[in-house]
Amino acid sequence: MAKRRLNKQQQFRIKKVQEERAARAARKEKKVQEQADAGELGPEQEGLVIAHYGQQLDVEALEGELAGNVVRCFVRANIDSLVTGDKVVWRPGKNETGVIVARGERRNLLQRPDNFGALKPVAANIDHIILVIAPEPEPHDNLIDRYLVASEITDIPAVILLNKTDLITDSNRDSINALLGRYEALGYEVVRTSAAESGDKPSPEVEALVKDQTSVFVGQSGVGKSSIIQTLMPDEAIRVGAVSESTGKGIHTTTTAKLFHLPLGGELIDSPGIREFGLWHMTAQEIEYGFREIREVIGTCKFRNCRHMGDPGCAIDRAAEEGKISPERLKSFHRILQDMAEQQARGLKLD
Ligand SMILES: Nc1nc2c(ncn2[C@@H]2O[C@H](COP(=O)(O)OP(=O)(O)OP(=O)(O)O)[C@@H](O)[C@H]2O)c(=O)[nH]1
Ligand SMILES: [Zn+2]
Repeated sequence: MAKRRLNKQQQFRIKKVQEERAARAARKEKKVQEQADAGELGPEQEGLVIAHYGQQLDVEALEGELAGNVVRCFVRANIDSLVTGDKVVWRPGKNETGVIVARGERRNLLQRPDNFGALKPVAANIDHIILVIAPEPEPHDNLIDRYLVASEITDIPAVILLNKTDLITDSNRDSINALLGRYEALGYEVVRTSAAESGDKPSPEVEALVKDQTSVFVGQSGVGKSSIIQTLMPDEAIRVGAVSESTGKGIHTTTTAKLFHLPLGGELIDSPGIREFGLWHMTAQEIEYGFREIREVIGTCKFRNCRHMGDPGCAIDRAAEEGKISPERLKSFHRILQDMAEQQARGLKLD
């Protein structure tokens, strides 16, 4: 996307808004810090990070008289980065503020690349990644496999959700069944649904999938993620994630991951960025590990420095010949390895 040039006056106004916002945050932080110093903070208690804005976080109180309330919290300096979904210990201050004093153990951590390609943590403690695909736009093995590799590396189980079953016809049925069958054979759970046919309430199969779980939806643009999420949270304007939290005018886009409680039970963590989770640079070792059936034969190639790209004595090729790796997955594996090698070569040239 081309950057829109701002004129001097617009730049000035934006800078001013940012300065005011920073000053306001600093004043609040100072106040709550003073309360902390004076021993005026409330008791330590458990909370859940439901959104993250730079130095400040929204924490939902999980116990005590504040349970269910959301409090804007500051972080004690000695805690490393917190993300949406983190369990924390916090202490309430006055005026609906609080201080986070400790972070709970994380079960897992979802990361995504920032604009410079460095991995940034975005959300924690996720039960499963729901990888949405559809007959339209046509699914690419390659993209599905990249998401699955990311799920394997981060140790967050992935479920494949085929949406738009209403678009299945005689001409695409066989290929879709074959594709889903390949993933089922690998042990991935596959669920089928149609957001279009479920109206404004969730379909029973999606309900069963997300109920009492912490879910993240990912997948290619246009497969129907928003449509499905809409059925789960009809009252929530989730598409409006890109509105500034302080001005409400959408000048400064916030893309923070947010945690939503689903009316039917369970949580959803969503942000525009999360949906692109997994599309980062991966090492050859991560890719090998991320293909379940390939992981099994790693280390058994004839040559220790085998590149698995048709090298003589490659155990992966042998496993494919024996039918233990499907031709589609092998092709996808090679393709991802190659893409990463090219990406790396380009990166090296830039340095
Ligand atoms: N036929 C059919 N169309 C659907 C279904 N679910 C969603 N759509 C349509 O598919 C298009 C894309 O849906 P979205 O929900 O915006 O898809 P998305 O995955 O959120 O896309 P991005 O916001 O670009 O990431 C819209 O025109 C929807 O109306 C379905 O089950 N059947
Ligand atoms: Zn090999």
